[in-house]
Amino acid sequence: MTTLRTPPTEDQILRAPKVLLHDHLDGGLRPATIVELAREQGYDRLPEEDPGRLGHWFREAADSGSLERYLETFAHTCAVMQTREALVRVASECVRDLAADGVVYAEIRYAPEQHLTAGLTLEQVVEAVNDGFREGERLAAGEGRRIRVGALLTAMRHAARSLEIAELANRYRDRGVVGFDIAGAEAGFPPTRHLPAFEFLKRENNHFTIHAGEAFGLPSIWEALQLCGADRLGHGVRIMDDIETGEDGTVRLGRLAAYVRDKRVPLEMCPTSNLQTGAASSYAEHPIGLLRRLHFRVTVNTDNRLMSGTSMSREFGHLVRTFGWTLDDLQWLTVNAMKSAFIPFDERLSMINDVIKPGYAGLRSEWLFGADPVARS
Ligand SMILES: O=c1[nH]cnc2c1ncn2[C@@H]1O[C@H](CO)[C@@H](O)[C@H]1O
Ligand SMILES: [Zn+2]
Repeated sequence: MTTLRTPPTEDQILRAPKVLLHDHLDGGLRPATIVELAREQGYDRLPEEDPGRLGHWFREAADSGSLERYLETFAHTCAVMQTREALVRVASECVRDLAADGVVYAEIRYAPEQHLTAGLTLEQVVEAVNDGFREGERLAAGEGRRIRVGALLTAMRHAARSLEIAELANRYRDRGVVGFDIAGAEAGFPPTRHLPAFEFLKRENNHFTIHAGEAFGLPSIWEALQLCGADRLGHGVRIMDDIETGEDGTVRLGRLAAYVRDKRVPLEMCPTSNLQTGAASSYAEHPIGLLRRLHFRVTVNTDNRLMSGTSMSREFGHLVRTFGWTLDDLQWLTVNAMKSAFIPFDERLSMINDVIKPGYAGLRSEWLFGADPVARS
């Protein structure tokens, strides 16, 4: 018998409204697009020419157990994202791919400083990506799929341009950019290296997230929250180091873990990416299971769809199979993500009440009362 505890099917997961807060533009290109752009631009260093083999190469190369090695693969995607045309195309395809996967709201990040080698200015990069996002939204809407996308501007933590990028994010805040982030190798590059950028954004009442607690542990999370003032944590999986589970199953939170839970700090968790970089050893052992049970403000994300061969539906699918999560769990995660987005409160609320809840209610009722055969497809 089908009950509300029955795990959703793949088709239901695909059709469920989803919200994505942590996805890198340069980690989500279609392999065929990389091949075409490389050909057009005369980039001859791709490891494979065939899109199928190239996609496979990215997944294998990223599956190294180390964040540093994982990040090396981005040299190829960034190499073909240096012109306005390429950026518009990649951004537009990104939105259409997410819409086809049932994503209704996404914040997509990229580092403008990595797209300057052919002479674009930082502003031209931001405007090209914004134009691509708007085109993607229009094309998706034309196919009956409504999606809204905001940009997050990332500064690379090994570089020294974070204040400049934060100022750029602030200048474009009412024009497509909803916040700021730092990314790149974590060990050796603590968030406080970029304090002036974060202090600037706080003075401007702007929003930012910080990749923290992925390849480095609690000190990185503590700095990101208590010294930098991050609104959200990218990954944050290592918060587990501050949670003790006794032999009898009782759970004790340390001060930092308690703070993260008490303050409802959103955790942008990316299970498949964590398996590849060695931040977690299996889906079953991924901290997301326990953190969800403990009611941390957990969200599910893709990180890099190309390198991880994933999508929001695939991430949800892994969690449904591993933890037996139901539509109620998926709705909870989706509402968590929407609550944690960087767009204004009233707009988040309307996404929750007008799109997300009715979407899940529709799936539940179709389940209980029988799907109309068209919807079931
Ligand atoms: O999981 C991650 N941790 C840290 N940095 C990352 C991760 N995924 C991607 N990037 C880095 O962010 C840049 C801008 O999008 C990418 O070029 C990559 O170097
Ligand atoms: Zn990331």
